This record gives sequence, C-alpha cells and structure tokens, in this order.
Amino acid sequence: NLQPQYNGSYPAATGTDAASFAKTKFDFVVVGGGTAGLVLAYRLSENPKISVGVIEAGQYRPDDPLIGTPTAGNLLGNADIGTLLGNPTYDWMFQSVPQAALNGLVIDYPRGKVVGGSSAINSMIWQRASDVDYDNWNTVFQNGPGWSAQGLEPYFKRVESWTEPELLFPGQQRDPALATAHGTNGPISVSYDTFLTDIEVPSVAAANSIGIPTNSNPDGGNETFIALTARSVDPKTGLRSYAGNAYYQTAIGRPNLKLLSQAVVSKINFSKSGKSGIVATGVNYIVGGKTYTVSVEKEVILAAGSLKTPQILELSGVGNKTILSNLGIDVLLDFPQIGENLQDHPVTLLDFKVKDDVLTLDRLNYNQTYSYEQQVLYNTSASGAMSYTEAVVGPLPLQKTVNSSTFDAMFSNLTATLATQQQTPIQKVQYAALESMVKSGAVGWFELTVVPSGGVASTAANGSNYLTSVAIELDVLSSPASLRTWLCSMWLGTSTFYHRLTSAGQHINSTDPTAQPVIDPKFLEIPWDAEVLVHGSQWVRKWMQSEPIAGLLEGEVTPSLNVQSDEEWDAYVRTAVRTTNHPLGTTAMASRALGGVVDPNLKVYGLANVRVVDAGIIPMTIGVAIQSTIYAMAEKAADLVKSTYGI
Ligand SMILES: Cc1cc2nc3c(=O)[nH]c(=O)nc-3n(C[C@H](O)[C@H](O)[C@H](O)COP(=O)(O)OP(=O)(O)OC[C@H]3O[C@@H](n4cnc5c(N)ncnc54)[C@H](O)[C@@H]3O)c2cc1C
Repeated sequence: NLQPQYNGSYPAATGTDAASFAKTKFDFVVVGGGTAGLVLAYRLSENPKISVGVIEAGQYRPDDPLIGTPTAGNLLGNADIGTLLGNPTYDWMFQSVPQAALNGLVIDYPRGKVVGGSSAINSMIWQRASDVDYDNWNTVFQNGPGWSAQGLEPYFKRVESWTEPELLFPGQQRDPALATAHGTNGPISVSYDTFLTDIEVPSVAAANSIGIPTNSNPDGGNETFIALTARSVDPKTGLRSYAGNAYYQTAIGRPNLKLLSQAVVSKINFSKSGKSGIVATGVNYIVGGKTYTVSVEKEVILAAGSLKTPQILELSGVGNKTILSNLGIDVLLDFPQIGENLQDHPVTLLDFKVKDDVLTLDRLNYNQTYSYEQQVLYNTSASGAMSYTEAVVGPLPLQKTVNSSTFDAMFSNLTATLATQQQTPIQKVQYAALESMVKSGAVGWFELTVVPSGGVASTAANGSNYLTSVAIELDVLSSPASLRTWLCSMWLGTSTFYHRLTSAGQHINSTDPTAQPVIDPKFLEIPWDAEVLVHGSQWVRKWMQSEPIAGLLEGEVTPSLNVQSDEEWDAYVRTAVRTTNHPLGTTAMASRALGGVVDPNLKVYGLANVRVVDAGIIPMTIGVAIQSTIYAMAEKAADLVKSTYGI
C-alpha cells in the first residue's frame, strides 16, 4: 500500500506567530498565501528594503507527500494515504447552493486551504489559452494593451522552467515553436508525462480518426484540438511544483518576508477617504479565537481566491449595500458588482469499463504488487504510474462536434433566450465576444480529457479498470448563457467547461468570516449550456466508440447506452454536472463603465490602496484550465506594484 514518505510533523513553523506578526511593520500585507499571493510575496520581497506579510488560513505543509506525489491526492481517491479533496486539512470544502436548473443538485467546490492554496491541491494541468482570450482583456474589457496575449507573454515565460516532452502523441510533431513559447528559468517546473497507461495513445488516435487533429504547440496562441498537455511537475524529483515550494519555500529565509499560517483574515480596516479613495490601514485576523490587527504602510493585496476575496471586502463594508445593511455591516462603499459575475467551467463525466488486461491507474488501487513496484519506481527514479497526471486534453471548437444545422439551431435558441434576459453592461460585451469567438471556430468550446481510472462518475468495482471521459464547457455566458465547454475522460471519463453569462455570484449571508460564502454558479440556467453539454457528451460517446480506443473498452457504464435521445442526455447532464474548479470573475478587471471591480492596475475602484490579485479578476472564462494564467497575472501584478512605488 502507498505510504507517506514524510516523517516530520505538521503544521511546520513559518518563523512567526500571531502576536509578533501583529507588531511587525509591513509595507504590504498579502491576504491569502495561495497561488497568486505567494507570487506577490516572493517578488515584492526580492527587494530587501520592502517588508511583506502574508496571512494564510491553512497550514504550512512542506514536503507533504499527499501534496507532492502527482497521483496520490487527486487521482487515487481511495488510496490509503488519504485524499486532498474533501479533507479539511487541505480543502475549504465549499458547496454551492442547490442549483435550480439541476433539480437542486449541490456542487462541491474544493479550494486549497494550505500554504500554496489551490495550486497545492489541483490536478497540475498546465495550459495557456488562445491569444483571443487574453486580447479580450484589452479590447473587450478595456484594460489596455498590457493585458493582452502579447503583454502577458513575458510573464507566462517568467513563471516557467519548461522541459520538453520525451513522449509524443499520434500526430504530434516536434515543433520548435513549442519551446519558444515557454520560459526556462522560472520558479515553476513545467514538464510532460513520462509514463502513460494503455489508454492515452489510443484515445488520441481515435480522436484523430474522427477529424480531431493533434496540436503540436497548444501554447503558442492556438489552444484548439487534442494535445499532450504540460503539467506543473518537476521532472527531476517527480514532485508537484506549486506556489508553496516553488515560490514561498525558496524565499523563506528572507528577513523581510513573514508568513503567518492558520490565521483567518476577517476584515480590512479603513480610515477616512484620501484623495484617491478610501485608505486601508491594516487587516484583522483571527488565530485561536482571538482577533489581532496588523497595520500596513502601503497596500493590502487581496489574494484569497475568487470565492473568498469578495467575502473579505463585504465583511469590510465594501459591497452591495443591501446585502451589507441586512447583516448590520456599516457600508463604506456601495459596490454591487463585488461577488457578481461568477463564472466557471462545468463538466459532465462519462465512464467506461476497460478490458481486464488493459493498464489503467486502477491497478494501483487493487493490485498491491503493482502498487509497490510503482512506488519503488517513483521513489527511485521519479517516474512510473505514481508520477502520472492527465495527459490528454483537447479544447474543441463547437463546429467540430456538432453539424451546421445543429450549430444554427443552437444559436437561434440562444438568441431567443437572450432576448428575454436583461443583461448588465459586462454581460453584453461578454456575450458579443463569445458569439464572435464561437463563430470563428478559433477557440475551444468544450474540452475533452481522459482520466485513466474509475470511481469518478460511478463507483468502481474492485479489480476492474475504467476510463472516465470528461466534457468541460469552456466559454460560458454568465447570466444569460454559457458558451464554452470542456469534455474530459477518465475510467475514460468526460467533463465539460464553459464560458457563462449568468448572474451567478457569491456573497456573504453571515458576518462570520469563517462561514462559507453563498456560492451560486447557476449552472445550466441558460439552455445553451445544457445543449453544449449534451452535444459534447454525445461526441465523447462517439469518440469512445471509435477505434483504436473502442477495442480496449468493455462498454459504457455511465450514463449507459440506455441514454440515447437528446432529452435523455439532457436529463443525464442535469444530474451529472460538476465544476472543474475554475471559479473566477467575482472581482472582474474591467472598466468602471462596464461594471468592473478592479482597474488595470488591479486596484479596487474607490479604494486608495487595496488590490486584488487572484482568479477573481479574470473578467470572463478562458478556454483552458486557469492556473498558468493566474501565475502570469500575479507576476505582472508584482511589476505593477513595484512600478507604483519605484521599488
Ligand atoms: C481541485 C482543483 C483542481 C484544479 N485543477 C487545475 C488544473 O489541473 N489546472 C489548472 O490550471 N487549474 C486547476 N485548478 C484551478 C487553479 O488551481 C486555481 O484556479 C488557482 O490555483 C487559484 O489561485 P488563486 O490565487 O486565485 O487562489 P488560491 O490558490 O485558492 O489561494 C487563495 C488562498 O487564500 C487563502 N484564504 C482564503 N480566505 C482567507 C482568509 N480569510 N484568511 C486567510 N487566508 C485565506 C486560502 O486558504 C488559499 O490558500 C484546480 C483547482 C482545484 C481546487
């Protein structure tokens, strides 16, 4: 059985405590030691004259094998060493409110609660979106050319230490442009799987056989089609490379950087309005039931994630005045857009039983000899099944998965739906951008992924092998329509992502800073979203029925071939939707006129010295998984802060 390799004790000390932290003079206080927060902490504290304090609710767990070992915490949900998701040591374990369009289904929202944040618990897929997604931040959301594909490119590179792939998928060429797209000197190690199960290559070949080509350079500005995806794993050690070890641990000795773990920030304190807005003077945080206050000389940087940063603003009196007044919170700044515009990538899973002699990761769970051999291999050479992360991703243009009459019918339904909706200014431009993107066929609308194990969409029978295919909607219209989807596979499984335009949001309904906010992604409230998932799931079935993957499968388990008509698929999809864990947009970076919350310098409108740097600032879903984008944004944010103060 898999055993943890670490014999130290948790939580590890970070060299400060609640009382001494409160007495320290900080130029910057970063709220949230997660993905973006630790990039800021690392970069700002490069200057020894600048003092940086980070407050993180979770524990500091360096060298934790559950975080470090790629297959341990996520894929092997039933491994003896435990799981990351659904484990309160690592996960806030949020849940959505019952979803009206999903017959009251409640969606689990895992979020990292540990030094490193969600980068410590995520699936490590490392993708960059098509240029148009970033260019929209400049043109559509009016943030200026610095926020464009070209403006962000140096920051994507600054994050990465990229190693080229050893293995190639069917149809993949060695493209020198893939290397040019990546950086080689940054903190995060970016590499490719060196171990594959028996599932990936036949899956890619099957996609090729039904008209989906392999993209040899998905990171060079065009994300579309099937590719060998990069991952945030150090190829030398086989360990997850994340904000905790790549950024924080390498800066931990700096005397001007202090990180207080296991402390929950409850509010920002403000003084009277200055010339450029209301001035933050510091933050309150709670440790062991006691509230402490730390003051700040220059800025408070909120990096608590898209589901927590709005909560802290609202608890501090900055938000929708009706919500705040109802809770007895003094309103400092009425700002109804805070916590709105929640967007996410929904996903639907299909799973398939795989023939007994075909290798999937299930073997690690039911065959102790194999599991032991693989652990030895991992410990001695950082390779083998324990080093695996999902390798096959494919953001597909909608036109590749539905025929032109279905495409046209979907659009006329969408137009009819939108005609009945009142759209906010930001939703209007989001919809226009999404319409133009989907029609161009230049971006993925749903993404397929193959997960070579079971137990995700249905309960795995012991000793059997599975694959789950995932259909993820990528571009979703939040408040009226969801447009883009991601399809994945793993026992070969399927999931879906999308760009959404619904008045989805997340707000407080309690003054307790430890209470979870009300999270309402409003999944599938726009019929378009359900249609995308239905057609995406149907496409995944067709894919899995194509050779050479079909020959490895015993058959479809979930939803099963009993589901055939569009109506049956629709009913299935509404029971099966989950999140792919990419909530964003709740403090959108956009012009004030559009209803943005932060300006292009990431400063909250109306506040003199509070910035937000986390997934919440992304104004609209992008066509890929979002971690590399968040790291790049945070690197750029550090430059913006430095240039503000000439440091
Ligand atoms: C299960 C899962 C799988 C994912 N898989 C992938 C993937 O494969 N590829 C990909 O690209 N993306 C993936 N993502 C998404 C990606 O990891 C996240 O979007 C990204 O890490 C979020 O970064 P962030 O800085 O916005 O927030 P986070 O990294 O979540 O950081 C927020 C931090 O703030 C802390 N915090 C919150 N509130 C408070 C408070 N009041 N006081 C003190 N601290 C607080 C939190 O504990 C946390 O550490 C996944 C996410 C999850 C959860």
